[in-house]
Amino acid sequence: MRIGFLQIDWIDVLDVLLVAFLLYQIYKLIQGSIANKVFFGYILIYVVYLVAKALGMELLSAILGQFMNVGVLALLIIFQQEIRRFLLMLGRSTSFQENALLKRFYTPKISKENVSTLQAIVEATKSMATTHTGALIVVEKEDDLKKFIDSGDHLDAVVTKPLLKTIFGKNSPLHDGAVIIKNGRIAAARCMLPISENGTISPALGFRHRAAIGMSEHTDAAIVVVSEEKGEISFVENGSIFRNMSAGNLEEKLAGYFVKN
Ligand SMILES: Nc1ncnc2c1ncn2[C@@H]1O[C@H](COP(=O)(O)OP(=O)(O)OP(=O)(O)O)[C@@H](O)[C@H]1O
Repeated sequence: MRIGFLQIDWIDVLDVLLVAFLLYQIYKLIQGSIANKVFFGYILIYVVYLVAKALGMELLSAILGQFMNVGVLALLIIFQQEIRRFLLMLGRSTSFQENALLKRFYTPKISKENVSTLQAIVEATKSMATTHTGALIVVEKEDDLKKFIDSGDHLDAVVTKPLLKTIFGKNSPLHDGAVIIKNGRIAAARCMLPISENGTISPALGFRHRAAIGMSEHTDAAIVVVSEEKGEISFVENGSIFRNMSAGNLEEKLAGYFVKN
């Protein structure tokens, strides 16, 4: 196809679409974070570099050219977290279990033990929400959470509704921080999670919710939050928070984290 003096074939169209898709994914990942401003600053310098080069401004384009070379390395360092999240997202969306088409032919099963773990979490969460007991529960998926488990007190206990309620009880010495569930057992309590730096998070959400979102940005874990103030249940995964969940919705969302491989 010819548009004016431009000769365009289907591979050019595909090229532009892929670049647009990549830029949109990058924008979604860094939206609201400090990295956002750095990224747009870098793009601006790149545009100035291209203009300077096109106009034949030798000195300016040479200086900016050097900056662009070092800049790529600097970007890799600045955007470590975002790049990691991007690759994780790609890996997840192409993995067998996440594939919507394959899911039609493959129905994942939840083992008996996992059903009782899942129900214990949902029941405890429901109960804590009615009593406005603040809670933060992390369920490990594939990413190893050892470093977060090691930040708390190791337990290795069966997941039961009374135990979860006891841990998060206001007078419990273990109520601060998060409980981490690994292989269907409570691996640790009082764990420290990374706080999200995403600037688009509602100012109404405090550190408990921000820690849950931060954890979901760093790992593929699922996080359940009970708000002490509002008695509201939230489910967090892949950097997104789903607020005001019913027990039924929570069970549905969490079930995917307990399927037998
Ligand atoms: N980095 C963290 N890792 C794990 N838990 C944390 C972290 N930061 C805060 N918390 C937990 O959150 C509690 C404070 O919650 P805060 O009131 O700031 O949050 P919130 O999101 O407003 O929740 P709530 O609605 O329950 O008040 C702390 O007592 C602690 O248990």
